[in-house]
Amino acid sequence: MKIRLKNIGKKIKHNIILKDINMELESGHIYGFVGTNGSGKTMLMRILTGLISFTEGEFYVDERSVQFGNEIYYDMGVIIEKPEFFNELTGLENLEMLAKLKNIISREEMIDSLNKVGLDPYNPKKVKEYSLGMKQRLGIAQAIMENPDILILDEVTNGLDEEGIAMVYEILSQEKEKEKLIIISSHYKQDIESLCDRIFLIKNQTAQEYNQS
Ligand SMILES: Nc1ncnc2c1ncn2[C@@H]1O[C@H](COP(=O)(O)OP(=O)(O)OP(=O)(O)O)[C@@H](O)[C@H]1O
Repeated sequence: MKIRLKNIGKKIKHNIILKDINMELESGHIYGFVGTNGSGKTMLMRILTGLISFTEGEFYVDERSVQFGNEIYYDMGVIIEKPEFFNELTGLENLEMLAKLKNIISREEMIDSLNKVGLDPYNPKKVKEYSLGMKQRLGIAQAIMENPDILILDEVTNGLDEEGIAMVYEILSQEKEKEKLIIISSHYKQDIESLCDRIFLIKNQTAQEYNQS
């Protein structure tokens, strides 16, 4: 799968939030968006999910031109900003609730994805008692459990300790091997650079490929 953005822009009222975004993103790669607070990383990710409209430019999935509102662009697993859960339920119960929307995976697959992110599937704790890092792990379990083609993970290392960051690296490397298209963001280039095939710096409302030299 290939996503191509051509001069994509986003205006809200008269404010230019993003402009002239040009990029090509392909399966089997990990792409990183890096930028300071308010630079537009999350907005660009929302546009890529198809959950908000773009106001300028062209958006292609493979060679198909897509228009906001007409269709779901692709099969995806998403964390935008911080993952939201049902606080009164356990981790596994949360996954069971979310899985009901599509009803395409078994309880065993949910248990597998919790094990993958290092959470005990049978932990009786409710999510309201989870640490930030545990919630982030549960968010990743939710994003990967249905084996989507694309992962869009905003600030994926946020709240994770060293072990947690190593877990993210390992899981995303495995997903990349499975030919997934993966997009992650971070405030800090150093948090994600060794994981990413390409990094875009989001600055001055636009995206520039980060030059290694
Ligand atoms: N609904 C909205 N109306 C107007 N402006 C908005 C709206 N949502 C976001 N913005 C603006 O768009 C810009 C980009 O926001 P965005 O959340 O994408 O930044 P970010 O790079 O993800 O930042 P952070 O790292 O702080 O999460 C900001 O200047 C923000 O103020």
